[in-house]
Amino acid sequence: MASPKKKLQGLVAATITPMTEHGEINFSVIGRYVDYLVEEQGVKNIFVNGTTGEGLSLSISERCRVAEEWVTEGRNKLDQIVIHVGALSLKESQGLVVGHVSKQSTSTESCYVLSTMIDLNTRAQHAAKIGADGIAVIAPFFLKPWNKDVLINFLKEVAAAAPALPFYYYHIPALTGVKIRAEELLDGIQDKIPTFQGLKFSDTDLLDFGQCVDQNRQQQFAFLFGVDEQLLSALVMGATGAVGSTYNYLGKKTNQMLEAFERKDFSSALSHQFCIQRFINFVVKLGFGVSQTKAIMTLVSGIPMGPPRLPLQKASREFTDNAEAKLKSLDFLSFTDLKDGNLEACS
Ligand SMILES: CC(=O)N[C@H](C=O)[C@@H](O)[C@H](O)[C@H](O)CO
Ligand SMILES: CC(=O)C(=O)O
Repeated sequence: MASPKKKLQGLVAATITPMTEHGEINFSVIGRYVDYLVEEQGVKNIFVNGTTGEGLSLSISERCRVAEEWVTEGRNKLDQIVIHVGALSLKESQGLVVGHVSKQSTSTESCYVLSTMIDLNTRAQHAAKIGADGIAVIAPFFLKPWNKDVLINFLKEVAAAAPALPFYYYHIPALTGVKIRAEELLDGIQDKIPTFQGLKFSDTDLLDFGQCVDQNRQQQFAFLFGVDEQLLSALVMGATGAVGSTYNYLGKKTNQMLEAFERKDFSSALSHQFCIQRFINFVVKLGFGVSQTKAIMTLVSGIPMGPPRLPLQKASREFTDNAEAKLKSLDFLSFTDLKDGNLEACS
């Protein structure tokens, strides 16, 4: 049964997975990171182990431990914690959701953090004891589903591993190569996946996004947009929130845009969006990826995020090595403004 939880709204930071200089996960800074998001950026929801969190580049046991740490540190401070549990192997994905409740196995695939809810009947117990508020899954991206029904069947199997946890489909066709339109997928999805609660839509196709919203307004789904530089257009189309990498350090600025939109001050909302776009465009031209996100967040928050996990990305050190100088060279906003997250200079 779908858990009638409070709807996920507003900004959701796609968390970075902090690492040491040697590429091991640096769990020790996650507590500080939670405080930074809440206190400095006004961001109270997180999306763990997704694209930005390098979820697919971590081992299963690392993903479990990362999720566990965020839940432990974020409990009582954050509103909602969604864990990305997508994997190519259905069993691994289910393991990330359920784990080995019986603890019979010592397998590294066991994942305790999201598992205990399976035994808990009431929503109150679940929220109090677990703290994970939802799971999200991308489409399998090697042997790909070739139509909507095949994809739904996969998602359904993962979702069924947690019959009380809200389930979100993470649509990111440019990275998965699975182009099945979200609007098609959503048609009748709750009949197949009773816990379905929303969509994280990381694509620029506003026709598809708009049709998702238009055709599902009655269901009260969360429509979370994932292209930060285009969020304003998605708000117009009915986005109920947003998940993104830039909300780690541009949360405060983006919240100002959301507030302007709420009070129907569209010209100021647009100024905020243009300011955010100028920043993102600047980084896109230098090459925007996980290394850049880690470098920017380290500079802005003062919390060391370390290098990315994939050696592939380590090879491109040009931005990271010069990140501070590059950011300081921005002429449309000052580095201090960026650090303070107010970016007033820009609007
Ligand atoms: C591909 C990717 O990582 N997309 C992120 C989330 O979906 C976004 O937050 C982007 O990082 C952001 O929109 C900048 O392009
Ligand atoms: C941006 C996002 O949602 C992710 O990193 O998964």
